[in-house]
Amino acid sequence: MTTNKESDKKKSNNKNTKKGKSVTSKDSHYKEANPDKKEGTFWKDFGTFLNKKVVRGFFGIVIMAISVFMLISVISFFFSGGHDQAVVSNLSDPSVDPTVEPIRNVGKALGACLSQWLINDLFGLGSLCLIAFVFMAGLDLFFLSGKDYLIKVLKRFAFYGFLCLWVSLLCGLIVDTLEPGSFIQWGGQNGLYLESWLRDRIGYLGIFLLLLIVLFALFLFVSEDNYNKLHGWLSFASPQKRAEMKESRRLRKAEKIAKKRLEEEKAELLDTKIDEASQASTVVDDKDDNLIVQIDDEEESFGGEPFMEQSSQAVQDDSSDLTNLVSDSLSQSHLEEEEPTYDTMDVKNHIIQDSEDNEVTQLEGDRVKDEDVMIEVAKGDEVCNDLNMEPQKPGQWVELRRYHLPSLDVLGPDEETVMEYDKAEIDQNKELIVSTLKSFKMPVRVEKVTVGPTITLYEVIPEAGIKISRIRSIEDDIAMSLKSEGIRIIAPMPGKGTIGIEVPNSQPSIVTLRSVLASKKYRESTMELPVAIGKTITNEVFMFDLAKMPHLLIAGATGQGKSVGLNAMIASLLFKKRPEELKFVLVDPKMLEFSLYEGMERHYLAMLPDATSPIVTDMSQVVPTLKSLCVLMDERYALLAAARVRNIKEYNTLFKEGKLPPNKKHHFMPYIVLIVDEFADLIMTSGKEVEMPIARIAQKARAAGIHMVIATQRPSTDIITGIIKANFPARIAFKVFSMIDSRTILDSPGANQLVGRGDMLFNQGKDTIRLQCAFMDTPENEQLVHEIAKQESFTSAYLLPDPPVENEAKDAPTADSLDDLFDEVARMVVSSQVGSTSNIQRRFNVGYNRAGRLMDQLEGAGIVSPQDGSKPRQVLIQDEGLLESLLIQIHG
Ligand SMILES: Nc1ncnc2c1ncn2[C@@H]1O[C@H](COP(=O)(O)OP(=O)(O)OP(=O)(O)O)[C@@H](O)[C@H]1O
Repeated sequence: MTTNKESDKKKSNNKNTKKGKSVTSKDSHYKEANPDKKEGTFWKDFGTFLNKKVVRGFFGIVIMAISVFMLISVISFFFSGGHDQAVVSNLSDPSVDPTVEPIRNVGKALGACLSQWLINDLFGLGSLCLIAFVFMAGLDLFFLSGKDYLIKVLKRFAFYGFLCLWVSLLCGLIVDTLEPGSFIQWGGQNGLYLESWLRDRIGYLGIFLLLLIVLFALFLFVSEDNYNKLHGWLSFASPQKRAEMKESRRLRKAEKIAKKRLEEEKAELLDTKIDEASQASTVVDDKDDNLIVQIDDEEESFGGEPFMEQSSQAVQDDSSDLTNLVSDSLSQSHLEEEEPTYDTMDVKNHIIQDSEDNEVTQLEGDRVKDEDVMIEVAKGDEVCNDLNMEPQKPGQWVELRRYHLPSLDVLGPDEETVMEYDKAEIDQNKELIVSTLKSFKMPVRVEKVTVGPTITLYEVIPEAGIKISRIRSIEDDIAMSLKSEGIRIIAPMPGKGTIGIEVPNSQPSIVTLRSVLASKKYRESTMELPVAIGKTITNEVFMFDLAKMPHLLIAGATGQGKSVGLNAMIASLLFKKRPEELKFVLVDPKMLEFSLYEGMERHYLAMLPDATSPIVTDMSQVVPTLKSLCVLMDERYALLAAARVRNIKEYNTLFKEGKLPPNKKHHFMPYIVLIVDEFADLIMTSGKEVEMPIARIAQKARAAGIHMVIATQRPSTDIITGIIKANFPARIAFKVFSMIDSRTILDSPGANQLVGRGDMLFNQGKDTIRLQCAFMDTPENEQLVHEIAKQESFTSAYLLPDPPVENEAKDAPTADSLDDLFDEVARMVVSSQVGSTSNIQRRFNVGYNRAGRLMDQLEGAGIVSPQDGSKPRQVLIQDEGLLESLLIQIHG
């Protein structure tokens, strides 16, 4: 764009010049009638002439040459000045013949006079600063033009002028006082004068202090960096300042490393390209009989620029040419990388847009260096003011007619959670993101900033040609420069032409469950099993229908918010679903997490008929419970088939409409939600035994309205096995501590970069969404259960069908059916008192199936107890004599 503008400018300049010419040549009358115009045109032309590169270059070199002459003369003056002085001071005297007494200065008469004037008459050694100024002015003229040059020269003049006076005064004060008779006046006439003038007024101490102050001012003047350093030194007590300085040092270091890396990449690429180019060459020769090498068109790019664009053209077969071409292309791409080409704007204001009322507030005087950035503070979803849940029309299916859904009031007062954000923090993060990416040669522009409850999303647009994968690869570096843990890069943002960088807020707001459940989105939802789990990073309520999932797997390290998440899920179902519509089967190996739900046993809990507690805490009850759910599932399938419907929703609709006669065993089917708080414990105690019914329910139970939510702290592959993963398409990951764990749960990294306390990722096969889980504290939870418990209830918990009796005694084996090894195995088991299949396998060198069969026969003969979960079987016969008589009995 800059280039375009420049060319436009040039065009317009050219036009103007052409126009000027045509006026002067064609219209002489006009020329004479407007002498002022003529003069103006002359100066304009003269200015244009002087501004020409060549002219500037020429004068620049002339000025530099003059300064070099002055310097050499002055140096020569220090050695020959004493001798030349007499000649120089009498040059105007015609009786003095300079050929008789030749001038020794290298610059001869001119050099001697000039140095005499510069050193002795003007500023002594300080005049060296003037010479330096002249040289620099020449150098600047070589490189700069117009206004830039003028500003630079003025700045230099101020600096060298002060430095000259300073040196002159110092020399006048020290050297001239110490060495009064020398032919050199080290401070020059002016230095001496200045020194005596100041001495009369402020004394030596004053002069000394003045010298210090001027030196200090000059030091600050040299560069802004010095000022920053000084600022840093002076504000050393401020930790923020120290951190900033440290950060800028770190960035400079990172930049150096990046440069080095880039050099290496460049060298590597250069080698590869040369190889590729020489391989890809084909000989194409036509008219001139010259050997021409045609290089294949390549789409590959380096640093985002189409690499070897020109190389698709035919070039002479000369390897050095090839090398040159490649390096040109590389340096070109690097040059372009270094200089961002997007427009920079002069003075811009931050715009803060309130997304709810669309008011745009401009913060005056708050200038952003290089772009307008929209900061959006999302206010979230519309809220329903009526806290009471909609009264249900009690149909025939409603049994608890006086039961009403709990009001949101049980969740405690809603603190008005106006999201606050720290603009300084946002500005700082923005700058750091831009500078870090720039230090890796990836210039970007921050397009938009969206402030969410716990995360702020910075959307950036990279410079054309930057590979997105490169930005993704420096996630850790960005995290380091922002000194923040949970940085996540979404590249590209789905549906947008930007790259998202999620940065946790230093002061996150808590997303209360009440604020989520009070939203219109939740209140008006018609989902079968609505779960409002939390809010997105743009502060929108995030909901899903558990009935459609149909099962959910949750993982996260300890203390990262799993239990809070499960409670939020249960609560959002309880506020929407009546006891007739929903039952929970709660499995709680930790024994504490779900105990508070015991109060709603007769409303919402389901249990085995002979269970002692409505919450399954005894692991030996888990397998029977799961098997019972399988039986229930089969029963429901039979009812669905009888009603000729495909799923529970259609079935219940028919039932509500009275189209399914209750006397044919039809009844209203509540949804069953099985929640397991620590799945790892289950797998450890029951192994494959739990995996199988879980897999069976997962595969089939959706139509029957049975859904599972299983949570674990240990998302390792031996807990979340292939079977489990395949049957749980919806996953939630709270923070985990390793990328492997994140991959196990989500099939991608990311969960290891979360910040904890309810920060989570939700994945349902497609995109992964970052959410902040809703929070409900224990008193609120207790209040909710109390509100339910005090209402009309069923007479008992919902009773699940009896599980099939699996461990019924095996038939006593007959002598014919016994394995040949039976007697020996029985003796070994009784003598060792270990009833284990693997032990039999090892001792008798038999396969697993045969050992299993032998164990069944031992069980059938009453020698070992039936299997009890993963526990080893008990050996029921302790006495070997008793065993012998049993064996005799069996063999008849
Ligand atoms: N959504 C949230 N918002 C704010 N704080 C939260 C949130 N979730 C969890 N926390 C904080 O983290 C603490 C631990 O949460 P929680 O008990 O749910 O962890 P957990 O993952 O279940 O741990 P464990 O597996 O050891 O039981 C909570 O007591 C609370 O202080």
